[in-house]
Amino acid sequence: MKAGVIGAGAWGTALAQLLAADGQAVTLWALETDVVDAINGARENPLYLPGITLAPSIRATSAMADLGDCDMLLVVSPAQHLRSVVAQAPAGVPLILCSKGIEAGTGLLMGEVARAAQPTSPIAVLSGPTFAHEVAKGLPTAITLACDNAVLGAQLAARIARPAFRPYLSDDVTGAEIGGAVKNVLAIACGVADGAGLGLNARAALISRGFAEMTRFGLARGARAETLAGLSGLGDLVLTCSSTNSRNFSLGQGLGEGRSAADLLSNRRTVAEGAFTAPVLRDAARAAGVEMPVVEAVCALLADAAPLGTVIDALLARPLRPE
Ligand SMILES: NC(=O)C1=CN([C@@H]2O[C@H](COP(=O)(O)OP(=O)(O)OC[C@H]3O[C@@H](n4cnc5c(N)ncnc54)[C@H](O)[C@@H]3O)[C@@H](O)[C@H]2O)C=CC1
Ligand SMILES: O=C(CO)COP(=O)(O)O
Repeated sequence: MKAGVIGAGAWGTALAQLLAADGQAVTLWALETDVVDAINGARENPLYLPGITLAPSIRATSAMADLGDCDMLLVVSPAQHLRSVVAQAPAGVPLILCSKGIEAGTGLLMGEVARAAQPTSPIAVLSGPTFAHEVAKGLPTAITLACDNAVLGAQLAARIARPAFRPYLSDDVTGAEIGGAVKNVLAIACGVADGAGLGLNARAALISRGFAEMTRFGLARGARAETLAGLSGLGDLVLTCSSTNSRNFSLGQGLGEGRSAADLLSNRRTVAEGAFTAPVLRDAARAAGVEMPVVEAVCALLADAAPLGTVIDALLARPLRPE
């Protein structure tokens, strides 16, 4: 049995380290050849996960064909590149999707994209409150593993569970995907509140009212409320909205300090998924008749469409309503 990981950003590298820590062989596909060379040579990924010495049983490669002997593949590319990497992956092997986002242009969730790109591969989703650096260091972490095939889900959970890494099984794939995608947009909003000095009351309000938006949207798409209230929804929302370790939160902080989105997003190497998901989510919510005012506000700031003060005033001036 050999695990493959597609994508050697921070999260793919941390997951490879988790799976290889007890000596199991892991093949890690990276886009960049300098990342492949650094992992195989110096046992480090200085570009995306600096400061972590990687296990000797991780072998990095830039050839997808090298994943041919793997019995499960963790897909950890940015959401907007998931379609292209899954299309190149070996067919028929269970895919564990770890990317958080909604595809621009199609509005599809990651499972829908993967099924279109690789129709014969069984699919599961892994999502939850999991900063890559903490997992790579072996710190305790719990996560949702969602799969609509209970037998396969249990097999995959057993394969990835470690003493300090606990997957909780769910059959609500849509719920797990929506929680992970929406929380990134809400983390930008909380970062804005922090950068603009709006205080901790404002942050708590954004988390709570943002969670109400996540729940409304999720229920409209067939997700279950308990999934949204679990690790992959509320759990990840709380983590990402509370820490500058989050790239989405940090992006929001910059916006809150008055910097333009164009400036903040140009020339970034690491991904802040919420910036891509926000406009797609807004359009999907409008089409479904679901109100998402916090998401709308984030979209306005990301498009540099309105001054910060105007966006904040508009949110506060919304008609009073029942909770
Ligand atoms: N970093 C974290 O703590 C966590 C990240 N995630 C999710 O994992 C996914 C990947 O994020 P990170 O590993 O943090 O990435 P990262 O921001 O560390 O690195 C960027 C990644 O994008 C890849 N990339 C750039 N252009 C590409 C292309 N054309 N085709 C394929 N790949 C390309 C790079 O090779 C690199 O692997 C995201 O959806 C993120 O939301 C989920 C949980 C935790
Ligand atoms: O998804 C994450 C933690 O669960 C990582 O969040 P950021 O992408 O905002 O850094």
